[in-house]
Order: sequence, then C-alpha cells, then structure tokens
Amino acid sequence: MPLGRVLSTAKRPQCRFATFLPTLLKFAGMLTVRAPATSANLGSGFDVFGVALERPADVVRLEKADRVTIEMTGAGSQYIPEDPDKNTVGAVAEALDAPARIQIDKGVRPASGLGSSAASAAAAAVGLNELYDRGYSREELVPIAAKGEAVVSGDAHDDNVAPSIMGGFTIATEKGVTQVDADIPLVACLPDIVVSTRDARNVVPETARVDQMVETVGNAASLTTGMHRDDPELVGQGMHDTVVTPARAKLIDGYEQVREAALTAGATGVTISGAGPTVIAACAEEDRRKIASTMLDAFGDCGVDARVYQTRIGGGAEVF
Ligand SMILES: Nc1ncnc2c1ncn2[C@@H]1O[C@H](COP(=O)(O)OP(=O)(O)OP(=O)(O)O)[C@@H](O)[C@H]1O
Ligand SMILES: N[C@@H](CCO)C(=O)O
Repeated sequence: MPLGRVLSTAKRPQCRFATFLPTLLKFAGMLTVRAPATSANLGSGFDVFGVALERPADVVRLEKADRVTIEMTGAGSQYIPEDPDKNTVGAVAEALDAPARIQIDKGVRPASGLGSSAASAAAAAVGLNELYDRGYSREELVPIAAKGEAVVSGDAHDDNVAPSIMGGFTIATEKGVTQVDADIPLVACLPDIVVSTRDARNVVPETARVDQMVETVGNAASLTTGMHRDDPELVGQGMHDTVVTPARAKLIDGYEQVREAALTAGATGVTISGAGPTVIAACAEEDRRKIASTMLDAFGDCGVDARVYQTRIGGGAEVF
C-alpha cells in the first residue's frame, strides 16, 4: 500500500473521533464549553457595544443532574460564590430549567472589566441549551444569559453576554443584537485592582450635554464603520468618550498615565474595558507587542502590578 494511503487512513479515525466527541459526550449527558472574555462599552457605546476577545476565556463543564451544583477553579475562583443563587450560572440554569453539575474553570478574573461573570453565564446558556435540546438560537440565548448578570450587578445588561455568545462585535439594544465579524488587534491590560460593576455604575453621570451627545454619536458611528472595515484607526478614533469614561477613570489608579503611554506607543484608541479596571487599546498588528509592554510599565511606574493580554476580536462560545 502506498505510504500516502497508509497516512490518510491512519489519520481518518482520529478526525472522526474529534468530530463526534461532543455528540458522544452529549449522549452521555455532559458537555464542555469555552466562552470568551469580552470588552463592553468601547468608550462611545456605553451599555451597547461589546467585542469577544480571542483570549482569555472560561471553560465550563456541564453534566446533567437532579439539581444545580457549582464548583469553581481558576483565576480568582476563591472570591466567587458556589451558591447557585449568587453565581451567574445558577440563574441561567434556572431560566432554562436545566439542572446540572457545573464545573467552572475561570480564565477570566472576576471584577476585571473583561466580562468575567458574563463569560460563565454565556457558557452555561450555550451548553445547557445544547445538553437539554432547548432549541434556542444564539441570539435568543442572550437575554437568558443576561439574567445571570442581573444576579451580580442588579441590572440585566446584554453588552457582555452578547459577544461572548455570538462572537465578533455586537450592538445590543432593546430590539435585539446586531453582530458583525470583525478583526481588530487589541491589548487588554488588567491591573491588580478590583472594581465591581455595581460600584462603577454608581459613578456614571445622570446627565450629558448636547455637545457631548453629538460627539458620542459621531464616535459611535466611526467605531461601527471601523468594525465593518476591520480598520483599527477608525475603531480607535471611535473609542473616545467624555461622558462615562472620565468619571470611572478616577476608580483606576494610573489610568491617565497608562492611556497616554499606550497612545504614544502607537495605540489608535484607549479606553476602560467594561466597568474596569482593565484598560483596553486598539492598534495595528505590528504595534501590539510594544503597546503591551508600555502599558505594563506605565502601571508599574504608578506602583500598580498588572498583567497584559495581547489579543484580538475573536469568536463566540464553542462547545467541544
Ligand atoms: N461565574 C462567575 N464568574 C465570575 N464572577 C461571578 C460569577 N458568579 C458570580 N460572580 C460575581 O460577580 C462579580 C464580578 O462581576 P462583575 O460584573 O463585577 O465583573 P466582571 O464581569 O469582570 O466585569 P465587567 O462586567 O465590567 O466586564 C464578583 O462579585 C463575583 O463574585
Ligand atoms: N456596560 C456595563 C458593562 C459591565 O457589565 C458597564 O459598563 O457598567
């Protein structure tokens, strides 16, 4: 038999096994889902815009059971309650009437501004929908996963769960979610500071001037067009915001210095990721590494430890 034939037949069973593994596991009543971290707001799109990040991510293993139980491991898991009434996945399991043993391996630290609580909720929504054959579309799963967010922040906003479930760039409004696949390099720098979404919402101004509104509309339109064109310059320009971001920046030691340093290193735009404290920068691919080390150094100069993710816009939750 020719060598090529031997290789191709030897490989085939492996590929088939990989393809059918999720189906086999589902048949056995278990599934694993990887749901990405996200960055909400992007400056001009407060409570509306979001992007899925290629990394980091939560990995959630689900197994059918008589009642909901939760086990936490990974980044910051010691601070996350395993009580289903207090964990975002508990509310999702209840909404889908899908009891399960849920094991969450946190890749996304809680209170990070990287949609940590939303990533687990998104994974649970996608996985339990599949495990229990509930038949919801990805878009229909967004408000279900958002019920988990309500548990931690008191508000069921969809801007983090939408990109974690659907991938790409998402525009979440009361009418539903618009999703665009986009490819923009990003740097997410997470300082060793905790900012809870609840606290960060308390400092959001209640009013804005008309000139700020005009500016915000212009920036949001630029950012959306930039996402359609995969244009980091336009996306960065659209991340500018003078309403919510300055109020929240006061909660993040070193924010202004890190922002300035990233812009000087070539970032096309810099803002607070979600409710903070992560600072996120858009950039061209070739500048990403330099911007990442510059942001780390700038936090360091302010006496703040940080870690950095060189990432980009990625896909939504994956079942495997
Ligand atoms: N499965 C979960 N994963 C992470 N945090 C959770 C989970 N369930 C409950 N929590 C609680 O949610 C809070 C963190 O959520 P919060 O929305 O404040 O941060 P975040 O999701 O990282 O940020 P953001 O929404 O601004 O991107 C913590 O108090 C944490 O204990
Ligand atoms: N849009 C939300 C995201 C955090 O969950 C906020 O900034 O408060």
